[in-house]
Amino acid sequence: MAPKLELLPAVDVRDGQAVRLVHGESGSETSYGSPLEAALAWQSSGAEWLHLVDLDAAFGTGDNRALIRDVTDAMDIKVELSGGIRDDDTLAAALATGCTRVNLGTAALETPEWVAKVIAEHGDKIAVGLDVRGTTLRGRGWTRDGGDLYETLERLNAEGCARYVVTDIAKDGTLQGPNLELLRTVCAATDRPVVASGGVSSLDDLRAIAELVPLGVEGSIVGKALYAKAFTLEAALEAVSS
Ligand SMILES: O=C(O)c1ccccc1NCC(=O)[C@H](O)[C@H](O)COP(=O)(O)O
Repeated sequence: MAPKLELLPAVDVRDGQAVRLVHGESGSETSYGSPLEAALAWQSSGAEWLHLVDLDAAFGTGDNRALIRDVTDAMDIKVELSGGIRDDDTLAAALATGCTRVNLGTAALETPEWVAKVIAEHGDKIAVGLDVRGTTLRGRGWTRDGGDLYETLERLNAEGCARYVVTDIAKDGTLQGPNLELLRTVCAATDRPVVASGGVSSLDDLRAIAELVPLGVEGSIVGKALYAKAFTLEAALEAVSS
């Protein structure tokens, strides 16, 4: 039997609220209330992972560190933590939450030596978020261009990066379906596991991503579709369970 696709329901935090953005754009927020309540709801629905993003830290508009800590403290499940992790202090604070792993984005584009160092130090606890428009990477909360996807991927592969979280920004928060072609081409360019992110709208989208497990896709982040009640997390877990 093909290994199942992991699902990572998302809780993106802006100004203390769980929000969804469109194309990751600051100012496009729809608010969904308490991040802790959202995270607890995903956990009690059977999630094995939580994808937790501090959007203020990503955008450079402050941080939600205390709240992120409250959420991670309340979780019995694995947590992937993202947003504004760019130096020793922010990495130490992120790892001190007890999260299972962190996603580095901007740092992989702007301070590659530091990223190579922390990959060597922390191994599997470090994933790199490859957030793209076309094949151009975006950093600083997806607001600035940061180089070519495949050149960066080649460098990170050589540095031993354990895992990639791949987001097509044009799809993110739009409920327009994932970019399966992007996932296929990234999988062809690396032997590391890939987590898909952005655009999931239906159980069929999740089944289509699950078809890519043999190519190297390990998991899928699901945000807007769950908040918009396109399907339940229970149904999603069932849909990808074999
Ligand atoms: O992850 C980040 O650092 C980030 C930075 C700036 C804007 C958005 C950011 N993350 C968004 C996500 O990770 C979404 O939760 C995820 O892609 C889910 O997308 P969707 O299912 O389309 O809502």
